[in-house]
Amino acid sequence: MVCEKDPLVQKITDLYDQISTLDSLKPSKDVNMLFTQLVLTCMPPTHIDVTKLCKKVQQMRSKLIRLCGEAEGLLETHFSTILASYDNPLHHLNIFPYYTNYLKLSQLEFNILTKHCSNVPNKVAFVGSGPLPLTSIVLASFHLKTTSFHNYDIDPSANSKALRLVWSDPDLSRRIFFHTTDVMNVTNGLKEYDVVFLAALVGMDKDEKVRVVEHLAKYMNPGAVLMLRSAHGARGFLYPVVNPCDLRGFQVLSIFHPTDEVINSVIIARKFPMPRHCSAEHPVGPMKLPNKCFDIDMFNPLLNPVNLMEELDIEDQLS
Ligand SMILES: C[S@@+](CC[C@H](N)C(=O)[O-])C[C@H]1O[C@@H](n2cnc3c(N)ncnc32)[C@H](O)[C@@H]1O
Repeated sequence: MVCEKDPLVQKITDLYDQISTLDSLKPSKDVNMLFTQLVLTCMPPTHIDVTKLCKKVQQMRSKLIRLCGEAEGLLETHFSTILASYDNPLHHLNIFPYYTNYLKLSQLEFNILTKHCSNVPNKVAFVGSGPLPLTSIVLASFHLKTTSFHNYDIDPSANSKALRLVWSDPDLSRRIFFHTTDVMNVTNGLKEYDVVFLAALVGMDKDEKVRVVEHLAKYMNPGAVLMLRSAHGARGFLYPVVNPCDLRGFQVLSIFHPTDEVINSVIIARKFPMPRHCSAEHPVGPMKLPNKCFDIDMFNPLLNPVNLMEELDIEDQLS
């Protein structure tokens, strides 16, 4: 059990106290400085397992994740508005301070996807695309040049801002579509997608995340791929952590934990090809022990062994 006396937890709690007393989380000198310090504090590898925090620290962590989510949304809104003032916003994406992180994360996700899918996906959904949908823009521009992307966001203003970034581009405006709705209201429409990406901030705590994943498991096409974002170590103070055992109805294929400035871990899972033992208790098939499902190989998606930890192979998982 990790409690508030742990020096790293003390430092994070101190930053949380300062962040939670700010009048606004809109980008400003103070906001940027505090979140930069927070990210740098949570980035290095650590002994801390955020599932083993005492109750008080766990409560602080839940509130901190929501504050980070709010600040991220406001930062994206701010830069999306600036970008929309350019004739071709897509030529200026690098004004967003974390654009390089998105380039790296998208490359990582593309490499992981390619390893597990032999065909180029025809239709991809991105759930929780936000006002600055950089993942779908980067994937559509550089990696999946014939795929169509359907961005879902519950917030109409996020979608109208995001639309302004792509509508002047002849190619992307024909391949990137926006849907304003809570993903929990999308049912049979989910069957159309070969791949569904789930943003880190859709489902801010474990219960919400599990509900979203169960919904996807119920409606995604059997055999379709789910790409989720999670967090590892102290990075779990910034984003929700998804555990393989939360992915009922899916076969977990691989988990990657970056150790560089890409904050999110990436989980790739496949919806079970067909429901087995369907029943009222297991509407999407049986719960399978996810740790029996990992790949054995040591594929390194960034071709840079120091950057990445792959969650371990099957022998380690089963020993
Ligand atoms: C900060 S943003 C952008 C995502 C971020 N770039 C990432 O990859 O995590 C997260 C977005 O998810 C949207 N969102 C949250 N819950 C949702 C839901 N249930 N259905 C659809 N969109 C949702 C929010 O409105 C917000 O715009």
